[in-house]
Amino acid sequence: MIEMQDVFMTYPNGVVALNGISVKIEQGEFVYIVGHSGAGKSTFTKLMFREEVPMKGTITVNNKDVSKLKWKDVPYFRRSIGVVYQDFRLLPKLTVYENIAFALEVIEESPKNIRARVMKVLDQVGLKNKARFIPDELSGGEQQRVAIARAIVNRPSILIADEPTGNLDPDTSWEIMRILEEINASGTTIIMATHSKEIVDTVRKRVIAMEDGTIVRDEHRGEYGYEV
Ligand SMILES: Nc1ncnc2c1ncn2[C@@H]1O[C@H](COP(=O)(O)OP(=O)(O)OP(=O)(O)O)[C@@H](O)[C@H]1O
Repeated sequence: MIEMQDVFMTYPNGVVALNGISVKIEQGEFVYIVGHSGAGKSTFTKLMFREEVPMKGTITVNNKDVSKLKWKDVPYFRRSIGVVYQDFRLLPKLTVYENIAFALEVIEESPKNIRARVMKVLDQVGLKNKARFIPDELSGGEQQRVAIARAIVNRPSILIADEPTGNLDPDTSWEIMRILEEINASGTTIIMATHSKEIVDTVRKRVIAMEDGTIVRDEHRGEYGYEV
């Protein structure tokens, strides 16, 4: 579960990105975060995996007070949260297999377990046959599928996707949505910031709308609600 109470976040340059956020997201939910550029969507998600720390307020993720985590405990905490970005962020010189295995090697898995787990997530995203490719040899949609595989290989309870379809054409975007829905069906919470009215209005889920650093709407099976 994720819970925020009265969260305020100001960047060092004085920009107030979040202006009093309170919200509760239960385990297994699928939540879209929508709103205009600069509304605070990315900042909202960054607080959940301790990429940023709030000035004020409390953030509890899986019963841990995230702001109070010691630095040495942050890497362990982050294993419970997978993150996917619009621009994929794969390591360009490593193969698909290595990009995913890297996330596991960090936690000292045995080579046999690494192989089994990497191949399992590659199968989940339909890319078993591309294990030896490097990112440049893949389409954008395939690169995003690798990024998703990497994000879920540690079996996180939460997957944060910050505009995961922002760089993809409509057909490829639907493929990514199908994969995210499958991951959600297995119990993983999905938090997806998006500008896609088409996706939000078609694949109906909870919608949290943000404006100027506050939540202005929170609806189950909601609509995108903005003109595009
Ligand atoms: N690292 C930073 N330093 C200073 N200001 C920042 C930083 N990151 C974001 N901001 C500012 O904080 C506000 C919220 O930004 P944020 O990235 O959370 O919005 P967003 O809703 O995700 O926007 P977009 O849809 O364009 O990704 C904006 O005014 C932005 O300029």
